[in-house]
Amino acid sequence: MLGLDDVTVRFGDRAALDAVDLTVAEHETVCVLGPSGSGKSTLLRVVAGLRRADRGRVLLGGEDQSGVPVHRRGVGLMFQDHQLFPQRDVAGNVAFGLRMRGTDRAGQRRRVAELLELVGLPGAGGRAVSSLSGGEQQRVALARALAPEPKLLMLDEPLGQLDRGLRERLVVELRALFGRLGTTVLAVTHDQGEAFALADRVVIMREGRIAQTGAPLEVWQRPADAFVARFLGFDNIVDAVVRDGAAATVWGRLPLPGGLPDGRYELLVRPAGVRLTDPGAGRGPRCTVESRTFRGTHVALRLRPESGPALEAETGLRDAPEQGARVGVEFAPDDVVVLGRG
Ligand SMILES: Nc1ncnc2c1ncn2[C@@H]1O[C@H](COP(=O)(O)OP(=O)(O)OP(=O)(O)O)[C@@H](O)[C@H]1O
Repeated sequence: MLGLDDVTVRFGDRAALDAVDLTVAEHETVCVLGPSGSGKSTLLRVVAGLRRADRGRVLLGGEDQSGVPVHRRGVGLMFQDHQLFPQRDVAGNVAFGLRMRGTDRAGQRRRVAELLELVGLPGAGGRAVSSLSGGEQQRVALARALAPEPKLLMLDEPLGQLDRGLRERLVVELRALFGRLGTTVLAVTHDQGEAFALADRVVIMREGRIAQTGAPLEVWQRPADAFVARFLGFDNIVDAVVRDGAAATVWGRLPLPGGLPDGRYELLVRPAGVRLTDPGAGRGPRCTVESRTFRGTHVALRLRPESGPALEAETGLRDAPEQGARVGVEFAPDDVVVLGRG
């Protein structure tokens, strides 16, 4: 459906996109994630035709889009600055793309009602855009982008301003809707949870390049490098010297999944793999509980080991030790991930 082939976009001497190759298959939902300034919006703009590539090609349905203007690309856009038409009411905004396509009035009315229901604004068709909250405007913009059933829908922070409950509900509904409509979606979001819930595949960007792409679970379980791991919120990253299947680190010896040749590596220990024991009992370092944070389904602990940097651990709600408590730790081999050669 969509292909980017060696696409570079420069601003001055800085590349906002640096030789990016990416394909999005028909019916696939791909979410692009990355820190601020990593090139996510530029990627969308170049696909939409709002920005010219300095090098490389954008292909839609196999066709080179150089010189094809925005409105001829057959893509639906919903951008952060979701400019609604202020002089039209909500229904007028949502119906915009349908009018352009020549859908009759009854068809427009039906579709508008359906979409407003979907985005949680049933019956709001007659309201003035200026009377809506920021979040409501965003939902209208989403309905407007969906209305003409574009072959590729591009979303830039689609749920950015909405409160959490609504976002979580919409993510589930959107995923179902995209599946039903067979829409191909390229979305940019800051919100990891949203990306992982919505996407068939996530793309993680770093300084104009793709740092990793893969199914959400795959990326979550196997971050490609320390950058991706830290971006996903993992902090237990440590240098290791591996010899005969055992890894020597500042936290003592870490067990390994097995089969790793001798050498220097960077390892990640997922917090779930840092198991608490009685002080002195675990094979890992003895630690003091520096802080504990309630996270709904578990408690996140920050441990201060006798040597080395802080360690993050997770425990069940009932087993969480008090701040200041002394604990021992054990590392679970299944939660040790090799990030690369150190
Ligand atoms: N019109 C512009 N002129 C100059 N530099 C630009 C322009 N647009 C983007 N940039 C630069 O290109 C880089 C990538 O920007 P881009 O907006 O694509 O990042 P982003 O990942 O979408 O960031 P954010 O998450 O903050 O929206 C940044 O360094 C940005 O400052």
